[in-house]
Amino acid sequence: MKQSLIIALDFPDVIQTERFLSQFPSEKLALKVGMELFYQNGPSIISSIKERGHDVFLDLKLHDIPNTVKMAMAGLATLGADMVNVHAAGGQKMMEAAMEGLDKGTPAGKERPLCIAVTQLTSTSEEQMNKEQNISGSLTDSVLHYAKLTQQAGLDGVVCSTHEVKDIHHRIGRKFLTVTPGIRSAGGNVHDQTRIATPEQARSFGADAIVVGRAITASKDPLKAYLDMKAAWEGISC
Ligand SMILES: O=c1ccn([C@@H]2O[C@H](COP(=O)(O)O)[C@@H](O)[C@H]2O)c(=O)[nH]1
Repeated sequence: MKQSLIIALDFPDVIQTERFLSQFPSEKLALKVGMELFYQNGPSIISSIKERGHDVFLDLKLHDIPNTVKMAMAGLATLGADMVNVHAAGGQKMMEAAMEGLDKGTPAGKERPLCIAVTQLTSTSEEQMNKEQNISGSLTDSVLHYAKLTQQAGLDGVVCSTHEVKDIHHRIGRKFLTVTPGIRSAGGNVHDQTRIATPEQARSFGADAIVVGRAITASKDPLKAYLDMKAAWEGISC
């Protein structure tokens, strides 16, 4: 899923998902299945997307006691997703347990899914973090702290905003994955996101993958919106 533009399939059901995907003839895609689609449709959504040849990021953001996360991850590892995630706020032991579960549950001969941790959600502002989470200091420091904790726990990378990518790569190394949601084209509707960036900014800051939802899925012409975003992300001028 490295260097991918990952489309967030935030749909309530399989019919709307299929209708959306039918507009992308024969192109291999990187797709994100989140809580909305997974909780309403169950694990079979993963195999049906994989059967079409696409890569899947299963974005359930696990956050619970270590044993619960370990056992849940052991189950998720059997589904065939290419990447899964947790909340770094669950702590180092919880993240280590997630990795144990993934190692235990990955079928023999298959690759363990990549596992990344959410640092601070891209909808969170520094002010909100200070007041509501009672974390003082800058948002960047909090993201860097969680990124370091994630690395110590042995995960493959983090979810962060584009604005923290350079600091993370500088502090932790270029191989540590940075997956960045909150992507909008210039002047696009921000919706509920706070730390947004354009695909061009994501590329220039060195993000490893971008996640794009409504800028594509809510567009009148999703295929065109996808191709425009992808060209901007890949640095191709149209
Ligand atoms: O910090 C995070 C973690 C996950 N997300 C997810 O990415 C998409 C973004 O959708 P847009 O419509 O492009 O805003 C969505 O599925 C979130 O659950 C995130 O936005 N920020």
